[in-house]
Amino acid sequence: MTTAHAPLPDEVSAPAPQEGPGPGTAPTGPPSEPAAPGSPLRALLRQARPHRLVLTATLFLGLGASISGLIQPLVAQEVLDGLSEDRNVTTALVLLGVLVVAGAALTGLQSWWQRRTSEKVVRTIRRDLVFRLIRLRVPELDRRPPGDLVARVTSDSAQVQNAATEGLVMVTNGALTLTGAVILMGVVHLGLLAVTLTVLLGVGAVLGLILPRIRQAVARAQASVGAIGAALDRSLGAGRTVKANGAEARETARAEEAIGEAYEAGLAGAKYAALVTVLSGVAIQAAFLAVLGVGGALVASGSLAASELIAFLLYIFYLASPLASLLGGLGMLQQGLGAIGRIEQVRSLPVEEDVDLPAAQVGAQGGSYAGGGPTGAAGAGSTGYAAAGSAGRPGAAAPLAQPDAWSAPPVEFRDVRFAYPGRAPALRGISFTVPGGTRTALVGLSGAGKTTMFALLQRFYEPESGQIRIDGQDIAGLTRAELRRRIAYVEQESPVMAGTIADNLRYAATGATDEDIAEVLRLTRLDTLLARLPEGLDTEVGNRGVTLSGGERQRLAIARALLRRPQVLLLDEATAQLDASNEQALREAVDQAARRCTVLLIAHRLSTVTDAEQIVVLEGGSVRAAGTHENLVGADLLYRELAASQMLVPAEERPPEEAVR
Ligand SMILES: Nc1ncnc2c1ncn2[C@@H]1O[C@H](COP(=O)(O)OP(=O)(O)OP(=O)(O)O)[C@@H](O)[C@H]1O
Repeated sequence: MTTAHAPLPDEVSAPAPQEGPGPGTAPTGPPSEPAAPGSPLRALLRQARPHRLVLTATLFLGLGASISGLIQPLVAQEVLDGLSEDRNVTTALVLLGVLVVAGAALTGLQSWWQRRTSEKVVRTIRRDLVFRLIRLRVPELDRRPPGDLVARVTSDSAQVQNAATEGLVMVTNGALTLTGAVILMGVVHLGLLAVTLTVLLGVGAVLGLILPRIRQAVARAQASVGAIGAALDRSLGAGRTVKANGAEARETARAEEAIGEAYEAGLAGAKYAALVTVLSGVAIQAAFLAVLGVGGALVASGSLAASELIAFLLYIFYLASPLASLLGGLGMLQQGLGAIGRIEQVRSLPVEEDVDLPAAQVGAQGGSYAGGGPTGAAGAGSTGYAAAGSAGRPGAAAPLAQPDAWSAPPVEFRDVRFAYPGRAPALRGISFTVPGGTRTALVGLSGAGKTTMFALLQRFYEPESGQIRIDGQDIAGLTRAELRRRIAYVEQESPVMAGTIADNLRYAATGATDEDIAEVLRLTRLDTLLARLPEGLDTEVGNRGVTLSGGERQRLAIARALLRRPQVLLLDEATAQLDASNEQALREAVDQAARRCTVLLIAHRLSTVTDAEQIVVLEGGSVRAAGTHENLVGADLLYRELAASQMLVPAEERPPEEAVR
């Protein structure tokens, strides 16, 4: 399979239209790009909206703490005066104590609530993103580096966390206090207020140029963090290939480039943030000097009382703290805005709406995933083994030891056409039927379209035209959850996951009994392997099952598949040569599976499928021939050549050209 990772477009926030489960609703063209950019600020406010009451409360708690702090010096003065004048200061002392404790309590409460809310914000964002990423449509997954997607969950969300809480509170607090101060200054002297506002607006205009740059720098830094993740993901995911090719230096350089870019962007952001701090101080100083100059002249001319000028100048210094809060908050908001765009891009990608939801997430739908969250198309827990019967898997309750109790429907491809986005057609009108309860092998040269057919059967992609039917029913009419419950898929590469053998077996059948497990191990001839392992089922298989042989991995994956009681088993056979005993064991495992369900097998080693009921020979996305091994050896040149290259027939006995369809 070929994949090309594409960067996400710069900024998007509107959710893309969701596809429905029914026929004809899924897009068939290139993977849909996110919708047009929306307002990042609106997206940020959406994160804060559920917490608006708590955030307002923290605002008032902060104000309360400030007021208590402002009163303390007055009460302290009262205590000192009382002591020097030999008065009773008990009340003043008690009041001072209450103010100190109340101030500390209010500050503590405000900080705790604010932090708790920011943790909740980040939790909601991460849950929502994880939920979506896990359900992202396969064409989207094909195009995007996982490391970058991971960075959006881990790193971008953290950038938004403070902006949506503390940043908003600081901006509101600063703006409210500033407005109050400006009104009071207007009461003292309108002319001096005009001077002050002129200076502040001048500084504000410069700030207006700087603040968006903070946002751009953060967006750039976050994109670089994503690129670091993508580079590492690539290097670590292919760790053995990197080492075997001595490519450590090249892979390090690739990550270092992104690290350098993140550093540069971080520095740019820090530079602009420092400028904002400087400007906030400059604004106050400049306003002070301007008011001193103009006010001094007015005092000299006798049109302003000196006490008015002093009062006004005191107000200017009083502006410093709310101004710093406003600017600090705006800086934080810009940081959040720089990151929320990348989060919204992921939120706008199309997901599979019709797959099962974990129970916890179904419960959380009402709150956490508001604003384009899951629709709950499928029921909770239906991936669990215990719930399998009720989840509509007809063979779910069938005893493993009784093949006849299973359901093995026919599978039919009817003139199926499909092209990957921007590529020549991969399937050019595929038609054939797999009779129920039989083995059909797909063979052909590399790139013929075999894996693509499996992908379409599971609705990872939708055909451009034609139908795939299971038991006479077009699979486009089934939800993906329903469809995938009927099918088990054993991948060619890494069909086993890190964890123990038991974890792997129970992966999709959490309630499987010990008897069931013993039975599938016997059917796949893994019982002899288990008997040799000191830790038995608790043996760790390592990353992607690396401690098992290729044949053992495939058989373990078949055992896991059988535990799910599928109606259709898709087996993408590993290309690696197996030793005779492993090959025999794999054949037996497939035979056992075929007694219980319909088996489609991508075969690279024809020796494993010579006794299949049907072999379909594919070439360039079309069916070239179909029949049994014996038929095809006599009738199809390509098949015969394949068989000859694997020493299944003598090379010199070539079939007549005209026999080839
Ligand atoms: N995700 C993808 N995006 C774009 N093109 C793809 C993708 N996967 C496969 N292709 C292309 O589609 C064609 C069919 O590929 P497919 O993997 O189905 O072949 P195959 O018969 O399974 O090959 P192999 O035996 O080597 O696994 C090839 O030309 C391949 O390059």
